[in-house]
Amino acid sequence: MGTLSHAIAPKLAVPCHGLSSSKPRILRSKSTRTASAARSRRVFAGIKSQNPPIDFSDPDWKSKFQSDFEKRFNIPHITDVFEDAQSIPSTFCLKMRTPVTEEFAGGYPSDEEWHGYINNNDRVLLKTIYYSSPTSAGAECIDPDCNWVEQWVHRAGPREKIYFKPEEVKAAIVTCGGLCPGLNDVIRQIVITLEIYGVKKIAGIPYGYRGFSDKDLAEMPLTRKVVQNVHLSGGSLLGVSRGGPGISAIVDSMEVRGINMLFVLGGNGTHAGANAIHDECRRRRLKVAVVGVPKTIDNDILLMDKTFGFDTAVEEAQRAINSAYIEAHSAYHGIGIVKLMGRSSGFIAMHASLASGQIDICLIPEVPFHLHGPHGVLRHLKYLIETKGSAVVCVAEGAGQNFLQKTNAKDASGNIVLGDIGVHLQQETKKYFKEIGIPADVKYIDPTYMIRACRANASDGILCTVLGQNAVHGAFAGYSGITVGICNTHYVYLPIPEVISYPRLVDRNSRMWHRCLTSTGQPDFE
Ligand SMILES: Nc1ncnc2c1ncn2[C@@H]1O[C@H](COP(=O)(O)OP(=O)(O)O)[C@@H](O)[C@H]1O
Ligand SMILES: O=P(O)(O)OC[C@H]1O[C@](O)(COP(=O)(O)O)[C@@H](O)[C@@H]1O
Ligand SMILES: [Mg+2]
Repeated sequence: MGTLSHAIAPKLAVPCHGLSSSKPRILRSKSTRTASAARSRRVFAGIKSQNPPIDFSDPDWKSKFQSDFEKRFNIPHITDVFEDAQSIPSTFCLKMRTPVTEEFAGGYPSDEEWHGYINNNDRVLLKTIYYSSPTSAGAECIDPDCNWVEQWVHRAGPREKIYFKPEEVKAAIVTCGGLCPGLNDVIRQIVITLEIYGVKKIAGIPYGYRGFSDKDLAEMPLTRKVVQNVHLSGGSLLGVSRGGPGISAIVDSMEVRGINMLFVLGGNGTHAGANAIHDECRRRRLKVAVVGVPKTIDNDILLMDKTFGFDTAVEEAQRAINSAYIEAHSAYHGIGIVKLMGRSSGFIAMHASLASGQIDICLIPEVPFHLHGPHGVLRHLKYLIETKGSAVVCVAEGAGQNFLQKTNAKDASGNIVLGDIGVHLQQETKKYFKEIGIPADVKYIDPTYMIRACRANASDGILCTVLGQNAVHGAFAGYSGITVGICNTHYVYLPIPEVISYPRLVDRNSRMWHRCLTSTGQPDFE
């Protein structure tokens, strides 16, 4: 087992391949995690930042950690508030018959021997790697010795008992934030699954949370027939928006409409809203299930393998990168710059760079860089032009914001409006090559909205299908204030606060970022 001394070993004067010295990731309190944002090269800060602090000299620290973890990842249930809520046998049966046949005219039989239900006590292992030392690449440690601690989360899927009678359900679906490939696929699966449970009243709320308050926006009745082919195009059948009414107004509107199941598709902001709606429903003692489906092209939701739309975005980004490559490669001293989405997380840029194999420099928000100077990006571009004759740069939109003027402008949801790092990079590159008297043909591509508007690819289509179905199973099982996700290829329910406490970031010490650096061959630009 490693010790603390491993972690505080001094950094090499010239780190190999531009990688920072290996350091363990100790689970930190929210404030510390946010502040660090995994960006700095801090030396291991020790364990005092744990909240509440863990006393590792206590022989029972591990079981205490685990019981605390179990509490944190407990998923809120309707019986927490309505203790005498009665369950009924599920109306979701996997051995279906055509309902019109006479013997099943009154519904499906409930005495089938096998139903394929999930047991409420089924769990999925959240972390699957045993790091034998805190210095192992990408190690996530709880204690300085990086002991193995099992962390289990709730398995998603249909339950044998349900807490809503389908005929009493009015379900609503809302899509918030920016677009993302797969929104229509998720809407479609939610509707189809609700109908299989026997729900007749399903409403689409138009244009995000705004649709709850704007009197001019009528809810859209949804049926299997309406959604049958919606997944064949991108966007959202219901429309999206940022900003909108406050939580109290949303819950007022839900009460007026009689909504008792709400499916919320959106990112960090949307989920913060969904959790607040769940809390408000509990405060008002409303028997409502609020279930989120994480939608973020940026892939910045914690704990999940990936969010839907991300794969499609990476695939689509290849087209832009390939165009930039062709342009750069065909020009005399050509330089292609592609800006990809990623407000605070560089996952799309990193994965697209890895997938394309055509990127020489990948710049992400999590890894600071210099533009100028002997170790800057521009000096490396000069080297690439001299040695290869062309170069392609992939930059995430949130990278290098320190080079741009801050406007303090915010969008309707309160997100900071970023400066355009792609344009800045293009201008600085042109200026630099002019100054050093070397011709350079710089081309800039920003494919953001072309990527976001795509329909989901096959892999995302499957992910959306499973997430949509599981969202409905979760609601019928009586859970609320939860979201659905994929962890280590298994589907899980997670309490909303745990996945949005801060945006998920690329770990610069992870194997994936190291692989990206190996692939691009770029040096350390700090
Ligand atoms: N902290 C919050 N609490 C409640 N609602 C929020 C919060 N942050 C954002 N929202 C709402 O969630 C919706 C989507 O947020 P936004 O940040 O634009 O997209 P995303 O959900 O993709 O992060 C908006 O209608 C916004 O008003
Ligand atoms: O132009 P818009 O609609 O504000 O969207 C821009 C933002 O949308 C995103 O693609 C995704 O953002 P959300 O997850 O908040 O929808 C970001 O990468 C980008 O900053
Ligand atoms: Mg957001």
